[in-house]
Amino acid sequence: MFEEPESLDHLVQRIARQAREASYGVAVAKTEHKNAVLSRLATLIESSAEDLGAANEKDLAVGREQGLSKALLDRLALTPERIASMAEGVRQVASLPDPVGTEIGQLKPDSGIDIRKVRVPIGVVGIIYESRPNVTVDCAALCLKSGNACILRGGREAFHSNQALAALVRQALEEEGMDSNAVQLIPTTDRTALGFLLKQDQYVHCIVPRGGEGLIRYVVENSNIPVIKHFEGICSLYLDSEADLQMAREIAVNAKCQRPGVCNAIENLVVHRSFAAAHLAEIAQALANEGVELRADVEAGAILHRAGIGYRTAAEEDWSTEYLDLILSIRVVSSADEAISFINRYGSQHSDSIITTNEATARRFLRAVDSSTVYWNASTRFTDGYEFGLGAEIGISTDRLHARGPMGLEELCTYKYEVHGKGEVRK
Ligand SMILES: NC(=O)C1=CN([C@@H]2O[C@H](COP(=O)(O)OP(=O)(O)OC[C@H]3O[C@@H](n4cnc5c(N)ncnc54)[C@H](OP(=O)(O)O)[C@@H]3O)[C@@H](O)[C@H]2O)C=CC1
Ligand SMILES: N[C@@H](CCC(=O)OP(=O)(O)O)C(=O)O
Repeated sequence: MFEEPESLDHLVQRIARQAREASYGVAVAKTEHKNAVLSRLATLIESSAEDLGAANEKDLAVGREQGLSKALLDRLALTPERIASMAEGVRQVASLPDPVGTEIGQLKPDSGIDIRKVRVPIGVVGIIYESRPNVTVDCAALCLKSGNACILRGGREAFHSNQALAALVRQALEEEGMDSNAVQLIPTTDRTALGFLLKQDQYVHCIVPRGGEGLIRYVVENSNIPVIKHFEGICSLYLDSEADLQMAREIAVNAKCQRPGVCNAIENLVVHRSFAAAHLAEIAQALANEGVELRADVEAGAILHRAGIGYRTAAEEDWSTEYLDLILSIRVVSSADEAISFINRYGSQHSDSIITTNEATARRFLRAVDSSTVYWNASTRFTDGYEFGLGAEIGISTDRLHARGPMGLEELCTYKYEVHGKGEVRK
């Protein structure tokens, strides 16, 4: 008998329902059981390196054919080292303390009841992300360890890589006797499926969109489910009048050049007038030596011109543009307060840093810059779950409720009150 193919909305609804059903089991799974799945997954990733490389090569070939930029191809690529570090990341997550069941508060009201505030998983988390295959594994591992089921929707360019990785996650779950529907991938690049997912508030408790403006706007406008936005990174480095020159140079180069295609790389270099007069030429030269295209305001431009360093004049939109490339805008300011205002106006509340030897100035900057992560004398490139010791991250939340900055195991939990009584009744 001829069977009608399942429609896309039914498919997405089935995935969401299956995830909810699986979530009850994962929520109460023992730590050792979850760790056994993660350990199995790490081994499977290592032993499947060749197959993962082949699936990734399919994606890369299409990406090259479609003219993806160098930065995007770099994001998409799964090298043997990256495959090994994915497995390592999964083992790290296994070694982290289990957040589920942790007591985070206690109340003892006069009635005599004993109230404990206890961490519990959110439930089902839907994650929509860019074409970076390791995100599939990071999110699956973090959701599993925090007792959540997840529904993953990666970027179209990484479709084959993601399918291969998700199959390994599901194999690990099955082999360790856990419901494999705890981790599911939306099996199509058709964006219509996303629209259906955003309506599954009956089954899905939280949506995390990692991406640019189009994605965030689409999700916020169409979701019936609470959203934690993981938006772009327009990050700034401010070099104060009392900055150490060598530190300023090394951090500027690191924050721009170490991996320019990621959201925690800087797009703006904000420089105090007196520091600029003395040292901007040297710092700009170090950046130019790394191939960075400089876009300068009039004052910075005059300094670069005198030093014979090439630049373009920055336009107004440069201050709020995320290049994700070797391009940097330079702005001269007359005070730390002006730098703070600039960052709060043009930044995306992601990661911003001040370089200074003056503690009072640094403290003012740390308080006043309204971003998820603020730095004093360090590179913005550290905004990363692994670097923060969280094992991995769901992403960098640029939202305010309830997660901010790298979102790890604790942020994947909410809480409940457990009330222990001895027969008390309310008077
Ligand atoms: N804060 C954080 O943690 C992170 C922030 N980012 C930011 O993401 C941005 C760039 O990433 P990029 O790779 O271009 O990601 P995009 O925003 O283009 O894509 C990310 C995901 O969103 C989907 N998507 C994009 N636009 C829409 C839309 N209008 N409607 C529905 N779905 C959409 C994509 O699907 P499809 O494959 O169909 O295009 C993909 O799955 C940068 O600004 C970067 O800083 C990236 C990662 C982490
Ligand atoms: N975790 C990252 C930063 C966040 C991220 O994933 O950014 P992106 O490469 O823009 O998807 C890192 O520094 O490695």
